[in-house]
Amino acid sequence: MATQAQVITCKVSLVIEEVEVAPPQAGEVRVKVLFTALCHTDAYTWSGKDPEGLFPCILGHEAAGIVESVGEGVTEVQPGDHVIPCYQAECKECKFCKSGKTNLCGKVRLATGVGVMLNDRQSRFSINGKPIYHFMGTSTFSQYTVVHDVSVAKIDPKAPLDKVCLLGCGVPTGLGAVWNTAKVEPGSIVAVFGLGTVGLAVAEGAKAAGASRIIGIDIDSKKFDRAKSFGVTEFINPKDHEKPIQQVIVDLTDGGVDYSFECIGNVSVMRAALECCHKGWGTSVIVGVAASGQEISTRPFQLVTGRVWKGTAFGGFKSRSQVPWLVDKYMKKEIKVDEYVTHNMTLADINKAFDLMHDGGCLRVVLDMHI
Ligand SMILES: NC(=O)C1=CN([C@@H]2O[C@H](COP(=O)(O)OP(=O)(O)OC[C@H]3O[C@@H](n4cnc5c(N)ncnc54)[C@H](O)[C@@H]3O)[C@@H](O)[C@H]2O)C=CC1
Ligand SMILES: N[C@@H](CCC(=O)N[C@@H](CSC=O)C(=O)NCC(=O)O)C(=O)O
Ligand SMILES: [Zn+2]
Ligand SMILES: [Zn+2]
Repeated sequence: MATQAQVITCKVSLVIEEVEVAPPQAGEVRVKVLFTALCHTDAYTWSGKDPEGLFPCILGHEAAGIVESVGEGVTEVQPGDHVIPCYQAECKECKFCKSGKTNLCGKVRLATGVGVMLNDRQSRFSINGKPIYHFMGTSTFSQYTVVHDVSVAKIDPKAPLDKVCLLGCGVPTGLGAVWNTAKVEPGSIVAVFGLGTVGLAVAEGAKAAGASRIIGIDIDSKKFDRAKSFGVTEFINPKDHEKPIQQVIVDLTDGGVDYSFECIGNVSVMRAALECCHKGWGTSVIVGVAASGQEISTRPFQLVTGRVWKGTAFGGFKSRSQVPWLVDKYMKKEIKVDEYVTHNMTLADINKAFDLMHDGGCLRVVLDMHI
């Protein structure tokens, strides 16, 4: 087909470049990133569908490392501390942090949303004097990064960083969606849409909360075997049914589930997840990130008749306070982490790692940043 004068769609790679990383300013921390995992939100922003996506930038937000140096006034971490960068900050002082109602923090969010540091609204990354933007306040696809001190959690130095890096995003999001956002009670019937890392962590959290049935829904039936070991008790592939998936679930559960979780980022599935909830009390939690311009819809009658629609960011966990607690739970073998790591690679292979994310067998790829 002739392509002259046409827009061409083609593949591009992330590039590995020498970057200058400026010293941390007041209230900032420079971290040597040792291990980072890839999350689908990195792929989402890279795809251009994130309205906050700003390029050129350094992606990455699920990582662990060691503090290299700190700026003036930083008291809670020092060089040598083992840390997890937290894309969801916790300053403990702002209106959000003090509300007792949310884990969202307002202190640095406006700056991180436009790829800069709060102090001087500049980036600490540059190439030949030209700025490279930060991403989610973390930018962990760099061997060194600079984060705000409110965006870094100090953790047990005995914790294996090649595993606990996952506690920077996907696993806490799923667990917390169940424990903090939905507050699932023992005996509940739960539906999980999407059986990737986030959905499996929802299943793990629901099992720990004492759910009686955990129904996993995915269009890839290969996901089902593995999901059993995370707590899923029943499986449905929407492709095997002619009826809308919400009707299939309502029929299977005597009127609907107590809690549902959308862990895909698909607005049609978000609707199905709400509508498969039980009349009068069923609660649906949106976890997946949908692309710019997408909107959710349902008949208002669904809410009038008692269903509740919620969303969650980082599973409602307060990052600096609770990430160290999650690390401790992992060290005591109370939560899984190793089981979500399906591949280990190096920074040089980051493009292959992104390709692997489309492979049904892949949950999390962990990159060793210094080989
Ligand atoms: N709210 C938050 O704080 C966070 C949100 N996320 C978002 O959560 C979502 C899930 O992340 P991962 O588990 O890493 O993704 P993933 O891509 O590994 O898992 C998604 C799963 O959904 C399945 N799926 C796709 N379309 C489907 C459909 N129409 N019906 C049923 N199943 C379908 C896929 O086969 C896959 O198993 C992403 O959108 C990610 O950006 C991730 C971390 C934090
Ligand atoms: N910039 C995106 C926002 C995407 C989003 O919702 N991010 C989640 C975390 S996804 C992690 O992998 C989140 O916590 N949001 C709250 C926040 O403060 O960003 C967009 O605009 O679509
Ligand atoms: Zn993420
Ligand atoms: Zn705050």
